[in-house]
Amino acid sequence: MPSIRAPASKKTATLLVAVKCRPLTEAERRRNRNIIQVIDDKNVVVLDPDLSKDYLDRIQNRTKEKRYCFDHVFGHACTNSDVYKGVRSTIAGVIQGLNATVFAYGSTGSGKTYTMVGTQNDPGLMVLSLNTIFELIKNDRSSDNFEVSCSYLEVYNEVIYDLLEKSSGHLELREDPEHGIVVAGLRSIKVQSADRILELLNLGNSRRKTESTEANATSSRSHAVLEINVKRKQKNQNRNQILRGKLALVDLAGSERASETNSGGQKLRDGANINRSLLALANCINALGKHQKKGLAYVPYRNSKLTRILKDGLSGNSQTVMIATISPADDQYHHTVNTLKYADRAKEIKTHVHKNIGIIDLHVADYQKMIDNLQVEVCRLRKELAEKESHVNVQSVEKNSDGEISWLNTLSQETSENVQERINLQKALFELEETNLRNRTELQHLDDAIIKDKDDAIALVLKSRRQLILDNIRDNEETGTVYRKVLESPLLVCFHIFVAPMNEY
Ligand SMILES: Nc1ncnc2c1ncn2[C@@H]1O[C@H](COP(=O)(O)OP(=O)(O)OP(=O)(O)O)[C@@H](O)[C@H]1O
Repeated sequence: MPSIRAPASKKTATLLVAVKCRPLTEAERRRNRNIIQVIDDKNVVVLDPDLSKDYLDRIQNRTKEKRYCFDHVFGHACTNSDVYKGVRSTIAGVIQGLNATVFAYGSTGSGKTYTMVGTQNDPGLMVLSLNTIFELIKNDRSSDNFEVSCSYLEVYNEVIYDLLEKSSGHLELREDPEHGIVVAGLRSIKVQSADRILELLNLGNSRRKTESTEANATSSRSHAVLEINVKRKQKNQNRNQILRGKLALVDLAGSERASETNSGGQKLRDGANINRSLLALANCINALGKHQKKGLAYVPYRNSKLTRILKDGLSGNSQTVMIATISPADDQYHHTVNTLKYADRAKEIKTHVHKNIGIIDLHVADYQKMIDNLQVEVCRLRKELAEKESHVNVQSVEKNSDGEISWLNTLSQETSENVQERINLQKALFELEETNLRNRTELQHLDDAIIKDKDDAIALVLKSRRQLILDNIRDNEETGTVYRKVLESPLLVCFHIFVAPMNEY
């Protein structure tokens, strides 16, 4: 039986969008002009690559010069550590049970792999994030227990492979009502240090499909997703609580035009598949951007494996960072403007962040054990009171204190009722959480049906039912919170609570 998720408050977050412009390469310096001007840490201008345009063209708006504003802009002199400073706070939330996604988006050769993986001298965001996670765990002053595990996959030609397996077979995506999209059979390795993950990262990178293309000597042919899971066990007097934070670090494959990379055969096929998933990603960014501006819009997550994997990062429970990587070379003008156009759209995307709180080991047997314990407690208290009553009876002959006996009788009855109510409440809470698990499963089926069904009338009915289920989940979670609060109160505090009916359809 899965662990039961406790309700947690949701916070709306906006996608953090940063732009990183790489320096001109040695070869580019000989033949290209730099058309990127970083104005300050938030503003960037892409100059018109056509030098023949003059002042008059500019004031008459005939120039292709474009100006953009982002959360952060990093010029060619900035290192990966500089970029990392802008996203570090997002990473830090992972050890508090929050999810985070960082992905680099840009055309081939623009510096995605350099930014995410980096080099020995300039380690990338994957390495820097891992160091942060282990540093925070090491310096944590609570008595909590941490467990870190990692998985590393690639999506190559719309097939998922495990980069931590020597010869991985094809892996499938599965939709889990509790954990969202999961890759069935993906290996997750427990790790004790950042160094161990780096070893695994290097191993995975050596297995990754790369090719030399005309645009980039070591162009990534696959999308790689490194996922770090941090499980934090907290103990309080009533139960074990578990916080699960997830960090997804994504290095996308290079998008390119076939004509530009001069490729054919397998390379051309790879390129078509890479472009298909990147196009799907761009379409999702587009739809989500519109969604925020104009209300509900269909988001085509199902069009590629990549977008299904990134679904949480794009609209679900995740604090997400997009690093748009651009080349400063004048012959990359169209790619640069295209990347910045999507980055600009992505600024509108909102996600809903909440802590992943679970209660561990609360299985049917555990509930039964708790009920049994409470029943033992009732018997003990009854016995104790009976003994006190008989003692008082002897005294009452002497003191003739009828009032005292009746007070004890009332106390005995109240205590026994109190414990019985607590047992009922525990049972009700258990059923409430079971019901919400069933509600969530139905929600998942409804989501699938809404996407598949093209008929507007049916989709409308499905959507209204979906809303009903969502309302019920929320109501049940609110009721569950009240029950939990009562159960956490000291045993002998008198309480009378109405056990409300749970919502299930
Ligand atoms: N910030 C940087 N400083 C120095 N060199 C860089 C920087 N960013 C990228 N480069 C260099 O630019 C080239 C292309 O970078 P990289 O391989 O990271 O691009 P990419 O976007 O991942 O390409 P693809 O999509 O084809 O895989 C490499 O030679 C890399 O070393």
